[in-house]
Amino acid sequence: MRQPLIAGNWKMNGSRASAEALMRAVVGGVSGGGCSGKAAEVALCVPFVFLDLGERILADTPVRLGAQNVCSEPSGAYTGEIAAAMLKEFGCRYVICGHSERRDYYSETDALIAKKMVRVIEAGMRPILCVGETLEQREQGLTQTVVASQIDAVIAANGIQSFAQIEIAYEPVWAIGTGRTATPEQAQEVHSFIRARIANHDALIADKIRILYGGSMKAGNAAQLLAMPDIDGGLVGGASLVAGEFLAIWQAGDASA
Ligand SMILES: O=C[C@H](O)COP(=O)(O)O
Repeated sequence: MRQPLIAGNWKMNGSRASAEALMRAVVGGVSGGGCSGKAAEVALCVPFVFLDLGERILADTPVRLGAQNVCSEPSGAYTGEIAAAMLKEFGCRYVICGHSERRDYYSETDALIAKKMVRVIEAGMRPILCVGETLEQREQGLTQTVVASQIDAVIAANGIQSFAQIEIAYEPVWAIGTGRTATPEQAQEVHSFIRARIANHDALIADKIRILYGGSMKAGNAAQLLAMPDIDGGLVGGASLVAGEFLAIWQAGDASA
């Protein structure tokens, strides 16, 4: 049985004051919201500059801390970059790797993303590998080709065994921040394709790996998405910026467990 993971991706939003308020509200909701706090795991992937707040506020709570990016090199003369070991020092458990915004706006390649994932695993954290197709690719019938090549590139670079230490997030680019969510059936089709692709290499790892859905997930659609057999949680953008909305998604995850 895979424990659902509901991870918020705050992206580049918030101030120190709003970040603190949001963290405290999420901790309060998860700790005392009437749910077990055990059935679904919850994490907040915050901007680097709020990691210190996260370390203090989330410590000794069920809410895990995550980052949104990492340098592909372990240390050295890489001005402006943040090393995996630094994230680990702040108590991060998760690091998002290869989000479509980074692939698109910062030209991150599969090879670079695979390297970042190695750094995250070496430092004792878990990468959340994001994959997904654009609208144009979906309309051309290329969804499976695109997702397969993104997954295969990491398997080729890092080996299938590394997939025992990662999460995957399927995020159709056309659903991110658009309000247009994949239907549960559309998402399930791709999630099951991803699991089968991994099973070609290792059935046990495929069975255990958590595949999250991301793309306009909100309180109103989370339960239906999370009810699908191969959807093991959510990577939540916009809706993770509103405590009540995010907590409702977490509760849907809790109920689906
Ligand atoms: O990482 C999160 C995804 O990009 C989804 O963002 P969204 O929930 O705002 O569509």
